[in-house]
Order: sequence, then C-alpha cells, then structure tokens
Amino acid sequence: MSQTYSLLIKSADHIDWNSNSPSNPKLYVTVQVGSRTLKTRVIQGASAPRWHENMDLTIESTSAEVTLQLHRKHKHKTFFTGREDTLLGECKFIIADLLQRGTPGDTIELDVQANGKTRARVSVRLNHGTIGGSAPQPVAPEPVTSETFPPSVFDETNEDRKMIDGIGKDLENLTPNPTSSRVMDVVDTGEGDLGAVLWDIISVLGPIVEIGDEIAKIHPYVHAAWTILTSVYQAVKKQKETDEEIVKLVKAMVKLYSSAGNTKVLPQKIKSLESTVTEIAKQTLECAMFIREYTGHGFPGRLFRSTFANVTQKKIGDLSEALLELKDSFDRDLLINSVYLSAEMHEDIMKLTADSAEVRKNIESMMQSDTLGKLYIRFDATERQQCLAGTRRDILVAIIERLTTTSDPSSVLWLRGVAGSGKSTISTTISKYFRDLKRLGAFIFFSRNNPGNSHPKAVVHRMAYGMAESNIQFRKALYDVLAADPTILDATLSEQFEKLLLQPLRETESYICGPIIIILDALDECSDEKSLRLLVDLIANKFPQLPAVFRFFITSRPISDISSRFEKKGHIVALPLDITADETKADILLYLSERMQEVQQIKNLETTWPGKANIQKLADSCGGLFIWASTAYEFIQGGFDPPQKLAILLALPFNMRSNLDQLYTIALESSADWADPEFIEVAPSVLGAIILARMPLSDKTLDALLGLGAGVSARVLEKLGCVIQWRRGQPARTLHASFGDYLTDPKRSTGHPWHIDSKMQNQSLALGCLRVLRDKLQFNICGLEDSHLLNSEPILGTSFTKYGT
Ligand SMILES: Nc1ncnc2c1ncn2[C@@H]1O[C@H](COP(=O)(O)OP(=O)(O)OP(=O)(O)O)[C@@H](O)[C@H]1O
Repeated sequence: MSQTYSLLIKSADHIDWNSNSPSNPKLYVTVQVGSRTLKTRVIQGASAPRWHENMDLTIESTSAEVTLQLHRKHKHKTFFTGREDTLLGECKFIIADLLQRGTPGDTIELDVQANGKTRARVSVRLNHGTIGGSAPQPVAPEPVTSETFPPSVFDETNEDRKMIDGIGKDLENLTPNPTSSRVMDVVDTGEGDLGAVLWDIISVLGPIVEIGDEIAKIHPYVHAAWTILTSVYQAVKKQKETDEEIVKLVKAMVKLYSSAGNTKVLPQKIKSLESTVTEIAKQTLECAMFIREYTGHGFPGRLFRSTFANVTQKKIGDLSEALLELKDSFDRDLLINSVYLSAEMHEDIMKLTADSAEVRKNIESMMQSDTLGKLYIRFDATERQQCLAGTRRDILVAIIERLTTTSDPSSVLWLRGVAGSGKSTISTTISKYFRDLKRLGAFIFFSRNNPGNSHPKAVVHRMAYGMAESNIQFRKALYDVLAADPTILDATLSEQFEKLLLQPLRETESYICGPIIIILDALDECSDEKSLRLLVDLIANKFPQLPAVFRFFITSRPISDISSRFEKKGHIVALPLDITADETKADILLYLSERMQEVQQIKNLETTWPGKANIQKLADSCGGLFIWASTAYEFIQGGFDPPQKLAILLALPFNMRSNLDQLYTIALESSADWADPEFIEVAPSVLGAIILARMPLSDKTLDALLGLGAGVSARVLEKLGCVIQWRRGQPARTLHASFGDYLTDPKRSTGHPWHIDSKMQNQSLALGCLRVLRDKLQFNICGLEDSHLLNSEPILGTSFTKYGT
C-alpha cells in the first residue's frame, strides 16, 4: 500500500562556501522522490537559512530513494552554465535509513555533499501518515525566526532587522505556517484583531515575495504591499485594536489570496491568468496603502477616520467590493482556463473588454471642462522605452519603496546619472507602475526636441490638471480659482504655484489620499538656462509647502545648476545611477543577449550567432552606458549584414570601441557613403536641421526648409536609421539626446563632415526659424505634413486647446 510521509525541511547550517562566502546568498532545497521534485521557497541573506516547510512524500515502500539537494539561486543566469542556480550539494537516502536514525518526529541532520566533500548540514524531520488511513500527523509548530522572511528586508537597516526580529518573536504565539488552515478560520469566524489579521495577510504574501524571480510581472506590487503591511503590523500589533471595517477589508484580502492556493503553482497561473492576477496584485497594494493611511501610519497629520468617516466608509466599501469582484473574476478565469474556449469566444471576450474601456474613455474626455482644459499639456509617452524585463530590478524596487514609504520626510527622490545611463527609461518604467496603480499624478518629461512643453509652468499646470482629473473636490476648487482670475495663467511661476496648486490643495487636502506620484524626467533638458533655474528653485524652496501626499521622482544629468541647488535640502534625496555597478553590467549583458537573439531570429542568421563571447565583448565595451548598448544594437541590426557590422565594431581596439563618440563615428561612417559628393552636400544640412530646429520635422518639411528637391531628405534619412528615428512622411528625431551633443560639440566631432559648427548653428537657427514661421503660415496652402499644430488648432478627440494659447 502507498504510504505518505511528510518531510519537514527545517534549516541548513555549516555551509562551506569554498572560502568565498557570498554576502547575500539565496538558498533553497529540493527533494526528489520517484519522478516528483518538490521545492522549498528561496531564502535570502541568511547564513543558516530556516525553511520549516513540509514536503509530502508518497512512496510504495520505505526503500524508496529520496534525493535532497541544496541549491543556490542567482539573480540572473550564470554566464558559464547558463543556469540560474548552482547545486551546492546533495544527499541520497531511503526512508528506512531515516526511520533507523530516529523515530518520526525526531530532528535528523543530513550531510549534503559535492565531490565527496560535505558542503552543508540540512536538518529535517520525518513524520508519517497513510493514504486512505488517518490524516498525516501534524507537525508541531516550530518557533520561526526572522530568517523565514522575504529577502529585501535583510539588505536594509538595523531598524528593519529589529522590526522583522520582532515579528519573528510574535510568530511564536501566532501559527507560523502561511498555508495553515488558520487563515481561513479567521476569515470564516469573523473574529480577530487588526494585528492578527494583518499577520494573516503578511503570511500569505511573504512566500509570494520570495518567488519573485518567477513572477517578475506582479512581484513589485506584492513586494511593496508586503513591506507596507509589515510596517503597519509592527505598529498596531500591540494595540489589540479592533476595528470591524478594516478587519473585514484585510480578511477579504486574505480570502482573495486563498483562491490563488499554493504559491508554488502561482507562476503557471500568472501565465494563463495574467491580467486578473496582475489586477489582484495592484489591488493588494492599493488596499495596503489605504490601510496604512487609515491606521494613522501613513502621511503625517492625517485625522482620517474621525474627520472623514463618510469618505472612509465609502472607500472601504469600494475596496472590499473591488476585492470581491477580483475574487469572482479569478474563480471565473480559472474555470474558463480549465475548459476549452474557441478562438472566436476568446475574441468576443477581448472585444467586449476593449469596447467598455473605449466607452469609459470617451465619457471621461467629454467631462473635461474648457476652463480646466487650458491647463492641459500633452506628454505623449507612446514612443518611450521601458526597461527590458529583468533589468534594473534592484533600483526599480528601491525607487518604488522610497516613493511609497510615507514615514520618510524627504518627498523628492532625485535620480542623477550621466548621459545615456538609462534614467529616462527607468522613469518611464516607474510611470507605468504608478499609472497602473492609479497613483500617477503626472509624468512630465522635458526634451530638447520639444521646448514648448519643457517649460517650468508645464510642471504646475500638469500637476494641477492631473489633480483636477482625479479629485472632484480639487477640481471644483481649481475651477473657482481660474474662473475668478483667468489672468493667473500669465502670472509669475511662484504665483501660479500658489494659486493653482497650494490654494486649492489647502481647501481639499483632507479629501486626497496619497501617495500621488509626480515624475519629472530629464530636468536638465528644461527649455533654457533661466527657466531651468526658476524650476530648480521652485523644487528646492517651494515644494516642501506641498502636502506630504505628493512624492516626486526627478531625473537629471548631474549638472551644477541642479546639483548646487538641490544639495543640503532636507526634502531632496539623491540617488546616483552607478554605471560601474555589477548590476548595471549584468543588466546590459542581458539587454544585449536579448537584442542579439532578436537580430539572429529576424535576419535568419546561424543559431550560433553571435556567440556568448562576442556578446560579452560588446557588453564589456559599454562602460555601463545603456546608450552605447542600444546604439550598437541599432547599428548592428540596420542593413543586410549584421555579422559584418558586429565584426566592424569588435575589430576596433577596446579603448576605441568603448568610447561613445567613437561608436557614433563608426555608425555614421559605415551607414552611408560620405565620399559620394551628392550625399555629402545635403546630409550635413539635414542632420543640422534636425538637431537645430529643436522640433521634430518630417522629410517633406525638411526638403522645403532646406530648399532641397522632393525626396532628398528621405534618401538621406534612410541611411541614418541607427541614429535618427524616422519613418517616411513622419517627423525625424534623434534616437538619443547624446547624439545631438556629439554633433555640435567641437571637441567631439570636429573634422568630420557631419560636425555642426558654430557658424552653421547660428545660420541654421536664424534661417530655420524664419522658414518654419513662413511654412506654418502656409501649411494649409502647400500641404506640408508636420507634427506641429497652430496654437488655435484643437487636439483630436478633445475640446482642449494647446498649452500656450
Ligand atoms: N533597462 C533598459 N532596458 C532596455 N533599454 C534600455 C534600458 N535602459 C536604457 N535603455 C536604452 O538605452 C538608451 C539610453 O537610455 P536613456 O535615454 O534612458 O538614458 P538617459 O540616462 O536618460 O540619457 P540622457 O541623460 O542623455 O537623457 C535608450 O535608447 C534606452 O532605450
């Protein structure tokens, strides 16, 4: 008869790291019996990790062989093995051996070995039960220590460590096993103080946080929710506070997660039920942030409950309802997923969803009033890149944690890094994260290509408009200000800040639930030096007057106009983007590996191309700059012969190859025939006009502007795809701001035919301005296509007029 044993994997110690002890190892254990392999969760940062996880072993006889292995998990695939984990050692035994070494319930220590050498000791405990007979004997609760908690906590401060240790001790009183039936008991009986139910949800989320790598999509939301709830738990646990409403809300969260069941199968579920699971993760974070506010452990000075009981009651109702709906959708999706759905049915479901989103969007835009529309400035992120999945994990988590940690008095997080280090890409990823959570107040990005939007007042207007869109009380207060004094839109920046933001916020602050995230990307690209100083002063001196619900994420190059003003400001924290960090190098390697694989597939190249060694050489050349990697990719993938392009790059000596200017030089040299007199006559002017006009111009406009024959600019642009983003009939813009820097800086490109010297800069600017003005007046007559609208022209689909009207 089959027999069921349960093997409790307790802990590992005496780990031999071959005198090369890693600072923050991630460890897990697998147990293989027959064809089944069971796996513990991954524990990070502990020198003697403790799992306390039960494995159910069903065997035919006690002579069945069991293999227990101790693994170390890496952040990325290791370069040489191509695997994400390393086997530290293993131990093979049969159940009969264990039974001889002690009676069921005794702790047994197993030596795990590699190459005949003991590498660690793993403690286990065997219990038994028989299928069809009595239930497996329960394992007595073990005291659980902080080491069973998710990883990032251990990278943090002593304070965090103390907090988690405190929780560990509490667990000796609470049932520690997150999968225990207690979770459901609490839900069903309707009992429990806030601390206890919070612990339940923390226990459910903890293991999900630990399998982070496998569930990269939802991990940041769950991780942030777990961190918030843990800190609230720590604050309220001693109060034995019972507040029925909030307790019910937390129970609803636990119940929702009980649907997801065993976290080990979560990664597969995420694949098949991606959108629902992602919604669940976002809603969890939304609830966590609300609970923090509600319990008074959020933004300072809030009297949330007592003062705004009605608002709060409604919010709790809404959140609970949303959780219930998600639970229903999850159960339904699970069902749908387990039965066969025809392609048409799938399509119908998708269409219905799309239609309802469209209807909602139209209603929203119809509701915008003309008055508030005057504040609207469009920041179109359609073509902005996000971080490739798997890159920038640590820094993204750090930024998200900072922006949602309300106990932190600094409201501005300033990411500074050199040109091309990847700041804008990070800011776009962060904006998506908070937009999905409906916490994004504004995503404002400055660009030299778009000076019209890169103005200080864009920040005030866009923030005010964003608030009005999301908060009905603020909307009314702002409308009153604008109706009372329409000239306020032409007042000084500080007056506008006072009237359009501070004043309506003072009146409505109590209705606003934080955090509200405002992102300002590429501050250094603010329209001109004077405007930049105005804006930087506003951030440095006036932003502290804003309510604490606002959290700012600002990125810029480390230029002195910004650094000198931000220094020593208590509300601003600088976060340097380190291009020498190992994580950055690993991220770039991952980026290049993915991109080269893409090129290999699209261009039908040999499957062995380009080979790990060549990718590593490219990655080494980047010097930590993503712009180098992305330009190299554009260069290699453009044209017919990527292997030849790669060979051109790698043939250069390392010090020449690794220089960004050198890369631009090679890219330009090899993309076009600069010896062709016709090409050399027109190409520099086309490049010059794109850089100097400081606005995206289409090929037809370029022809008209430069007095060229029809199609000439298009023929030039076709050759320059690795540095200029352009499609026929569409505006052309540089792929990256650093390319403009290179072309115009005499120290960097002088002597090359494409260098834009100061004389040309002056002439082109004057000429360009005149021509663009003239063309603007004639657009309707000559029918030129361009991205520009006259101020009076409406934006399609809205009743807004453009900024600056
Ligand atoms: N994590 C990433 N994943 C994929 N691509 C990336 C990543 N980071 C950066 N890139 C690519 O590298 C290039 C440079 O990045 P980005 O524009 O973000 O740099 P930056 O620091 O903002 O530069 P600058 O200060 O000059 O504006 C872009 O083409 C971007 O798409």
